[in-house]
Amino acid sequence: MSIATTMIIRLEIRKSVASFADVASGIAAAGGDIVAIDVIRAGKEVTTRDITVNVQDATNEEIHRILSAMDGIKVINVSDSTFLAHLGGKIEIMPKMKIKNREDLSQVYTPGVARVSMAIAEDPAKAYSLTIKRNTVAVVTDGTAVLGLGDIGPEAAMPVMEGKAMLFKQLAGIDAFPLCLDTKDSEEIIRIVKAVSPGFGGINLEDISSPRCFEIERRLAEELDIPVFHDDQHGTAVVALAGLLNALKVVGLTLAEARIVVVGIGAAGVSICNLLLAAGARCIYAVDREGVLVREAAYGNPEWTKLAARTNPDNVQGGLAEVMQGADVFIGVAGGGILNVEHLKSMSANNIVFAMANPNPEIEPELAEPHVRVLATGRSDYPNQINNVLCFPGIFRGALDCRAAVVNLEMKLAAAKAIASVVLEEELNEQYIIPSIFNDKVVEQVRLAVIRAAMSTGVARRVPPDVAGIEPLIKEN
Ligand SMILES: NC(=O)c1ccc[n+]([C@@H]2O[C@H](COP(=O)([O-])OP(=O)(O)OC[C@H]3O[C@@H](n4cnc5c(N)ncnc54)[C@H](O)[C@@H]3O)[C@@H](O)[C@H]2O)c1
Ligand SMILES: O=C(O)C[C@H](O)C(=O)O
Ligand SMILES: [Mg+2]
Repeated sequence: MSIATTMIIRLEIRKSVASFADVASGIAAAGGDIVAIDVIRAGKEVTTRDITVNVQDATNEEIHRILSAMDGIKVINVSDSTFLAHLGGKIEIMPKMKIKNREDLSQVYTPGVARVSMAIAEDPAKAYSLTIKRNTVAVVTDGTAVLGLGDIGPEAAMPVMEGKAMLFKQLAGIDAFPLCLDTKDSEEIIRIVKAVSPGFGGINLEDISSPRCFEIERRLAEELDIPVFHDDQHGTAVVALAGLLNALKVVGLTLAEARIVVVGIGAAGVSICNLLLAAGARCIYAVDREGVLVREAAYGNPEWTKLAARTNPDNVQGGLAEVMQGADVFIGVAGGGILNVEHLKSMSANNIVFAMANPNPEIEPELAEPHVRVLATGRSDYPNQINNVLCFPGIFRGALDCRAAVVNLEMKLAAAKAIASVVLEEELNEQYIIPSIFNDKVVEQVRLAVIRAAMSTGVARRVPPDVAGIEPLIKEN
């Protein structure tokens, strides 16, 4: 499965030997689509141009090869716009005021700052009003399960975590900071996160492999008094449930009736199964590498043992092929390419397929489309993007605003219903089961639903002024 990108190719064209038409046909032959041409230098003999080319596959080397082999053409440089967008990183820290004179200096720095520090020393809760704590989230990873790329290490995880921080800020106004840890030791991760927690209002765990992620999150949630939320578990589960509630309406089934296959019982898969069960699903088949979870087996992973007792009601034995027979819903959070057309053909006629692995879905959307009624992926370049970015900004906005101590089940269910309800009944169709991340109702409605659920379950420590006395905006699904 390819990832499209835009290349900028700087060329010298010797006019007596080659023409731009030669260049254009060479690029087209190699699968490139020219979208812009800029003349950098127009000499009598030689012109230098920047040619912006869209390619469907970022690993395309054919264009470079064809152009380099042409007489009269010299390739000066090829840059990839995705890499250019990452030069020097994607985020920065900006002060809220400029220090213009001594008076400013003595307020924000010594000696004035000392008074503020002493006020917090006397009452640590003042950190919420006098520091960045109330609006700052740590995005913590050890780089062990980055997207579906696996254990690629903390440095390589940085671009993903910077991307999450950008989304936190742009979508929810939250200042998020990546903490990529050079340790895989669960106890050490717990210790480090606890030690840095005073400066943060919440902890977003990201891309930490399973089963370690379950214990790390459980311990941190127990031992800290700020919300700790493993995005790959719960953000993914919330958005998958939101998409499924709407997709089921399109095909005319209820959650309780649907036969649901979840593949990849890691961080995302475990949480998806648990949330779907909490929302009323009755027939889930949880499949990992060794096949479907079954009641009689003993599993080293306690999450699997708990799930095995609550899933696979007719105790089907086998693997993906067996459980896909007659299934209504497939949810993939395993890895690219594990699903084939035969699997899809064996599903029920009104089937729903969420191929959510990133960056490569469980099946190429073009292959799946003819055999699927409702199709969604985790990517932004296809319709129905089921991605946890629809959840984490709004759920943290809500949790921070009501100073929730935790993110509990009720808050997650409320967030899922809020996301689903952004798509109005009259808009709902196979191609539109989930709102776009650019729909500005998403964060606001998730925030409100989460605050109300936190208040009604007693975990909110503050009532935001705009919420007091307002009726819930979202309808019950
Ligand atoms: N769309 C989204 O919002 C979203 C969110 C989270 C994760 N994901 C994607 O889901 C995938 C899993 O993420 P995770 O954080 O849960 O990782 P993880 O490492 O915790 O879990 C992956 C699980 O999939 C299983 N698996 C791998 N190949 C398999 C196969 N061929 N058959 C059955 N099971 C298989 C592994 O054994 C493991 O249990 C990744 O590709 C990730 O990008 C997508
Ligand atoms: O990062 C994403 O796009 C979603 C998710 O967190 C993932 O790990 O794939
Ligand atoms: Mg992730």
